[in-house]
Amino acid sequence: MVLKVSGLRRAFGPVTILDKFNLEVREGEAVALTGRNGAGKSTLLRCLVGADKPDDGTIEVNGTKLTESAVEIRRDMATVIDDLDFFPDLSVVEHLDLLARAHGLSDPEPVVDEILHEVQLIPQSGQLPGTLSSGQRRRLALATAFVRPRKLLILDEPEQRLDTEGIAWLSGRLKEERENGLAIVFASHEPSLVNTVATRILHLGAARAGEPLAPTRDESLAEPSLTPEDVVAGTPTTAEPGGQQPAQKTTQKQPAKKPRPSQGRKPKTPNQRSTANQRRNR
Ligand SMILES: Nc1ncnc2c1ncn2[C@@H]1O[C@H](COP(=O)(O)OP(=O)(O)OP(=O)(O)O)[C@@H](O)[C@H]1O
Repeated sequence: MVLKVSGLRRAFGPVTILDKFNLEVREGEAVALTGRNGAGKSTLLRCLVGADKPDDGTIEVNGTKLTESAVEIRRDMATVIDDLDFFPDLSVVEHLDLLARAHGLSDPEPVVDEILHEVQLIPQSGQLPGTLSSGQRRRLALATAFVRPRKLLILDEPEQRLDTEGIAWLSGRLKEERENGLAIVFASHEPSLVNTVATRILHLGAARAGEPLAPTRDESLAEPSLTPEDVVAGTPTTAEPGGQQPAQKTTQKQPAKKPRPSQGRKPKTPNQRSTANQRRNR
């Protein structure tokens, strides 16, 4: 079990957002959190990554209880909760290099160059985050999750500000990560992303002031094959929980089964050369 949440409770004043909330996520499972604005998706994710403190309950990652000092958890958990947390003085490529090195990659450059190519930020690799467009900042935030080892990936509306092509890329990338054994929990309002990536959908419904907490609906999918209409309407599907078998355990990105845009670049493209030059000029 990669993630185990037991009896989680979080209330703000008189409004209970989560109560007696349980969740188990195994390797190779992708759980999509859906529900209306204010349903509690971000609150749950913030608790999972340690950015918010639940009023009650426990969160375990690979058997280790989440505490502020749980280094093992930070090592295993990649997160994209928002895209505002960048060092203003570090360039795009420097951010990714730093993160990869901090997580133990001795030679991060090939990994960093590949993900830069994948998120189409090679032309911007020498820019500071403040000079990126909002969609490019989101792409950088997503790239930070893919340059480091990971067993659990937590994402809050990762589709935000991505263009259509970006959402298609993200859907494919997350599906591939899930098939390679990564456990994923993500909140999304994008049916195509949920449809492609999720093996389970948790439809949250927090209480409004003075109303009882709405039940959480858990829909497990044998194959993530809902139509967008199903996802929006929350149509129940058939499979048992855990029906999706993990292909293999992975802590780092495995070689892709299908060619990615960044593969087969030979020799170095002008864009790659510009990345290398930007590295040299730093
Ligand atoms: N620090 C806080 N203090 C008071 N209320 C809060 C706080 N954080 C969140 N809330 C409330 O908790 C509820 C759940 O918010 P949350 O951000 O988790 O919703 P969400 O499902 O992620 O919504 P959205 O789809 O709009 O992103 C909202 O009513 C919000 O106003």
